[in-house]
Amino acid sequence: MTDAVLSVEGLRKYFWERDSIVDRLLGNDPVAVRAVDGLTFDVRRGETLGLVGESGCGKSTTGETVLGLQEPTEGRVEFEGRNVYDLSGEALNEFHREAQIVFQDPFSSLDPRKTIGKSVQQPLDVHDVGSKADREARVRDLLERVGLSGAQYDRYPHEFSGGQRQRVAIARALALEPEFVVLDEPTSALDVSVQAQILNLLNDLQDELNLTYLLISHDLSVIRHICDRVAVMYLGEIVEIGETADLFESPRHPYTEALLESVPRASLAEQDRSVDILSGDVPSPRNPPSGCRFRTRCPEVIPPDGMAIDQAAYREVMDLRRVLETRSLSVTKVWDRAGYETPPDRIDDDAVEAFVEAAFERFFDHSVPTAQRSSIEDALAAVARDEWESASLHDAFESVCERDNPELDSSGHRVACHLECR
Ligand SMILES: Nc1ncnc2c1ncn2[C@@H]1O[C@H](COP(=O)(O)OP(=O)(O)OP(=O)(O)O)[C@@H](O)[C@H]1O
Repeated sequence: MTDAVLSVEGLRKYFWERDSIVDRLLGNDPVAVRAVDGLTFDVRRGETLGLVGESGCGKSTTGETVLGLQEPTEGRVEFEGRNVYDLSGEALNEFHREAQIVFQDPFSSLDPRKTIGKSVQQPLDVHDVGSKADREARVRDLLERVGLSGAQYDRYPHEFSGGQRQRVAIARALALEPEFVVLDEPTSALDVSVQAQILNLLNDLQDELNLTYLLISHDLSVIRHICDRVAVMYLGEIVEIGETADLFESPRHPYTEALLESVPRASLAEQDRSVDILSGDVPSPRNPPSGCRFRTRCPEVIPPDGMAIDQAAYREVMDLRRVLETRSLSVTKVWDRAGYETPPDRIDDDAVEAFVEAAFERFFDHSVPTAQRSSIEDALAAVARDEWESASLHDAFESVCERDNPELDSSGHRVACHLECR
């Protein structure tokens, strides 16, 4: 069994939003923003676990909720075997000493009116550690450890560069000798030339002080540089987790593959690849897709059993389905393309045929097998006759990816994808 410093189980964090004054007046129910939606993972003693994903997928909320800086909606977080959300009094104080965070922006995380020595010392003052002289000596030592000088104790933040300020923020996070540190995009606000220095410093401090890190980053090169394991997040869920080398060399989830493909390549040959990466917008966490949340952008959605349709054509069917289900097909434009006034006075068989053909051409560049083509034509004909309730393609084309939300499978390098369970 692995030795976990932090064990997260079924963690959810929803923010409740009531959109407008009108919503309030009408008494509309608040809408849940499902920022973190059922995470289960461990952070093992002495490791750096990376949390990676596109902006808005819930990384920072995860980091803040495991530290108790945000109240969880549901779930457990055990630190050294005790549920963090049950702690109070001295036990809670101890957790606050043992678990710290370094934020992205060293410009706003330091008080401009305080000397850097006082900023680093503040947690020691709050927790009443040692005598005043002890505290000051400890701060000078910390400044040296993070590559600054004890003599800089009385200097102010504005006298330092971004990289130096991040060193100060790291010294402050380490002041209480924590065991576990959340690093939330610790190098994103820094010049590229300084990023590697800060990452190396974090690596060295981890070895010297036996620290365990949860590193949050959207930058795969940072993750690859420093993490032992990586968890990939998409819309509030972990879709893949594994050893860094395994995950980078053999990604198993189509989202991870797409993320890795989206990293700019150094070699010209590789820059020429024409890969359609991460097309489409990230859906809203207020209304995430049913089933697998990545399915609306996934290049490998699974067609119904026994349907021999290629992926590009199936993706086009899914796009048409969405338009029909939301009744957002621009009927006027289709009639126009079909050469009719909008809408025509008399919708006879010829008009319907022309509408179906025009709509089909608009939605499909790829060849659709005959059987499926005929269900699509029936649905489009229903739209031409304004019989939207008969225009659903749901039953004919429903994918397992929209029906069931895949769970992470059970062993080492884990993935949540229906393709992997087949
Ligand atoms: N206080 C809040 N109230 C409402 N929604 C919030 C709040 N904080 C975060 N969110 C929403 O929760 C989702 C996750 O946000 P979060 O900041 O955790 O993502 P992230 O992956 O860290 O993104 P980024 O890299 O851009 O910081 C987003 O849709 C965000 O808009």
